Amino acid sequence: MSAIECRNLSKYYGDVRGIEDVSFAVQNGEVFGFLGPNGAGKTTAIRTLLGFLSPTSGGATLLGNDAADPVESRRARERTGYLPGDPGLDRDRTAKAFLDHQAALRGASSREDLVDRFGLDESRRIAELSRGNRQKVALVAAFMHDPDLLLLDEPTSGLDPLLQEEFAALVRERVDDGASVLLSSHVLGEVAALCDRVGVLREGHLVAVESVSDLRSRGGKQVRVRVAEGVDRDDFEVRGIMNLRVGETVSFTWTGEYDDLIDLLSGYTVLDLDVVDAPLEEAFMTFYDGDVPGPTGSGGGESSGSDAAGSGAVGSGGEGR
Ligand SMILES: Nc1ncnc2c1ncn2[C@@H]1O[C@H](COP(=O)(O)OP(=O)(O)OP(=O)(O)O)[C@@H](O)[C@H]1O
Repeated sequence: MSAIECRNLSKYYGDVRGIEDVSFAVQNGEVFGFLGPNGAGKTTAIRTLLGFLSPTSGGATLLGNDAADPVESRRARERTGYLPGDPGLDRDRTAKAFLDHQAALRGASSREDLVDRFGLDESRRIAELSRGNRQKVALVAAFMHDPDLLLLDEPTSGLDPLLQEEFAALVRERVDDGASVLLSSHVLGEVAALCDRVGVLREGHLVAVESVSDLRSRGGKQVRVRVAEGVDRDDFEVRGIMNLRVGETVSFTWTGEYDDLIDLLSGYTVLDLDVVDAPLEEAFMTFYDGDVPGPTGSGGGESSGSDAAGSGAVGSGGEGR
C-alpha cells in the first residue's frame, strides 16, 4: 500500500481550476516534492488529499483511507502531520497554548525535543512572533506527534538558512524512521536536496513526475575546456552540445556520452578540463517551456517560471509566499 494514492483528482472552485486530472502515488518511506510556481495548484492538491476540500472528480487515499470519506479522512489525519502554507494560528494565544491544544488532539511525544531543536520560545503570544518563529510553531505542531505521513506546504518559507538545514535533517530522520513525506515548494534547490521524486505542477496539471537523479542526468554536464591550439568553432557545433561559448576557454553543456566527448577533444591538446553537473534549473526549465503537455493539457498557457534559472525559484514568487 502506498502512503498516498491520487487518481485523476480534479478540484474546481466554481469555474476556477485548482487542479485537474492529477494522478500520482507517494510510496512508503518516500519524500515526494510538488514543485510549481504560484497558483500551480500545490495547496489545492494537498488540501484535497487531506479532505479539507472535496474533489470535483477523481479520488485519493491517504494511508489507505479514502480522502473523500469524512470518517476515513479523519482517521488518516490522526496519523498525519500537516504544515499549512499559511498557518492560520490564533494570534491571541501563546505558542504554548496553541501547542497544548494540538497535543490534546493528537499527542506530542516529540514536542520538547522539537521546541529545543528549533529554539522556540513557547511563552510568547503568536501575534508577537516573527514570521519565521510562527513557522517554527507550525513545524513543531506538524511533527510533534511522530506522524507516519507528513504533508508540508512550503515548509521552509520564512526560515533562515540554519533552520532550513535543521528542518532538512529532521525530515531525513523521520524518513529513516519510516515516515513518508509530500512537500511542496517553488524552490528547486530545496526539492532537489530533500526529495526522491518530484512532481511538476503547472496550471493545475501534473506535467511530469521524475526522480531527482533522472532530472540531474537529463540536465547533462557543464564542460569547460582550455586547449593549446586555436579552436575551430565548427568542431563543437555537434549533436550533444548546447550553450556553446568559445573564448579563451570553450564552455558548453554536454548531453551525450563521455566517450564521444573524449573523441571530440582528442583533436586538441587539452590543458585544462572541468566537467560538473549542469545546474538542475536547466533540465527543470524544459517543463515550463511551451504549452502544457499531455492529454489533459489545456494548451496555450503562459510560460511560467521565467526567472527560475537565475534565482532557483520557480515563477516570480521568490522564496516566500
Ligand atoms: N479558495 C479559492 N477560491 C477560488 N480559487 C482558488 C481558491 N484557492 C485557490 N484558487 C485558485 O486555484 C489555483 C491553484 O491555487 P493554489 O493555491 O492551489 O496554488 P499553489 O501552487 O499552492 O500556489 P502558491 O505557490 O501561490 O501557494 C489558482 O488559480 C488559485 O487562484
